[in-house]
Amino acid sequence: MDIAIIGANGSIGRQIAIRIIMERLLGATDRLQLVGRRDGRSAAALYGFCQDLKDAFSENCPLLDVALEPEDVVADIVIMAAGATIHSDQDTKAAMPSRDDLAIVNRALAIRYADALCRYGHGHEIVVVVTNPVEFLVDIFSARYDRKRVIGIGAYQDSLRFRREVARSINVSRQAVRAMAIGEHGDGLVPLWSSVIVQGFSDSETRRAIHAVRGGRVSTDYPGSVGAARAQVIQIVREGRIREAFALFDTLAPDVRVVIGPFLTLFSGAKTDVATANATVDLVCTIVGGRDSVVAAQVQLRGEFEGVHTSIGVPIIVNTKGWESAYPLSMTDGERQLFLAAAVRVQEKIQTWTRI
Ligand SMILES: NC(=O)c1ccc[n+]([C@@H]2O[C@H](COP(=O)([O-])OP(=O)(O)OC[C@H]3O[C@@H](n4cnc5c(N)ncnc54)[C@H](O)[C@@H]3O)[C@@H](O)[C@H]2O)c1
Repeated sequence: MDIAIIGANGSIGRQIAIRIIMERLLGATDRLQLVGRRDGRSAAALYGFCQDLKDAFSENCPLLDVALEPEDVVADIVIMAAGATIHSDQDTKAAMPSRDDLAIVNRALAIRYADALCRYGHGHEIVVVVTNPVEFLVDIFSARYDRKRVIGIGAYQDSLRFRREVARSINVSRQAVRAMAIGEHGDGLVPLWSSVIVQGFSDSETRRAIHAVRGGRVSTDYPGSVGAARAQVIQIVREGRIREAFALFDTLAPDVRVVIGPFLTLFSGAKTDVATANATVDLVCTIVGGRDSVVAAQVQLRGEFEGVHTSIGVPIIVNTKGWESAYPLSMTDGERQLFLAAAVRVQEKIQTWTRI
C-alpha cells in the first residue's frame, strides 16, 4: 500500500507523516509520498523532512518520495491536508480567517488536485480529506471522482472529541465510550446523545449518567449553549486570562466543549495539528483494516441518510473500497431537527462557494 500526503510540509501533514511511520502502517517496500508545491517553501523543505524522517525512523521507514505537482501524486490512499488554515489574531483574538473564508482560498487548490486525480489516477484511490471547510472539499472531490471513495475526517474527529468529553464528565476512559457527532464540522455540529454507549453501564445507568452531565438541556438548546459559551470564553481570552478561559472550559457541558475546545486551543496560540493527525491516521487504519466498520465522517450524500443531498458528516460503513453506504442510525426528533437544519445551511454554503 502507498500513501500520499498533500500538504506534507504543513503542521498537520508533518504530524500525519510521523504518525504513519510510528504506527508502522507502511512496510519497508511501501511508499509514503510527500506532496508540496513547486512554488512554495515545501519545494525544498520536503527533501530535508525526508532526511529527518530517515534519521529518526531508519529501521521502520517506508520508501519516501517527494512530489511537487498534482499530476505526480500516486498512491492508494491520498490524504488531502494542504491549504490555508485558521489562526487566531493575537491582538483581536478573532479566528482569522473564518472556516467559511477558507473555502474561497482552498477551492482552486482542491480542484487542481481532484482534476489531476481523475486524469492520472488508477481509479481505486481513497481520498481522505482534512482541509477545511471539509464539507466543501469533499464535495469538490466527489463531483469529479468516485464519491464513494472520498471521505472527510471532520465528523470522525468530532466524534473522538465527543467521546473524550463524555468520558471525562462521567469518569471513565475514552475507550469505554461509544458515541457519534455528525453534521457540519463547525457550528452545525450535531452531538448524538442517543448514540452514547458506555461499556459496563446498563441502559438505565447510561441514561442516569447522561442526565447528570446534561441536566435538562435538549438537542435544540445546543446551538444557543455553544454561542453563549463561545462569547464568554472569547471575552475572557481578550482580557488575556487564558488560564481562566481553560478553567471555564472545564465547567462547560461535554458536547459544548467539543466545539469550544479547538477554538480555545487556537486562541492560546497553539494548533490542533496533533489531534487532527491522530484522527486522520486512526481513520486510515480503520479504512485499510479490511473489515466493515461504522464511523462518522463527511461524504457526499445523494439521499442515503435522512433524504439529504449534500456533503455533510453522517454515520457510514467504511472498508477498503471506501464508504459502502450510510448507516441507518436512529436519532431523537431533536437530533434530527438539528441535523436537517445543518444540512440545509451546508448545502446553501456549498452552492454559494461553487458559484464564486
Ligand atoms: N478537518 C479537521 O478536523 C481539521 C483540523 C485542523 C485543521 N484542518 C485543516 O487542515 C488544513 C491544513 O492545516 P495546517 O494547520 O497543516 O496548515 P499549514 O499552513 O501548517 O499547512 C498547509 C500546507 O499546505 C501547503 N500547500 C498550500 N498550497 C499547496 C498546494 N497547492 N500544493 C501542495 N501543498 C500546498 C502549504 O505549503 C503548507 O505546507 C487547513 O485547511 C486546516 O483548516 C482540518
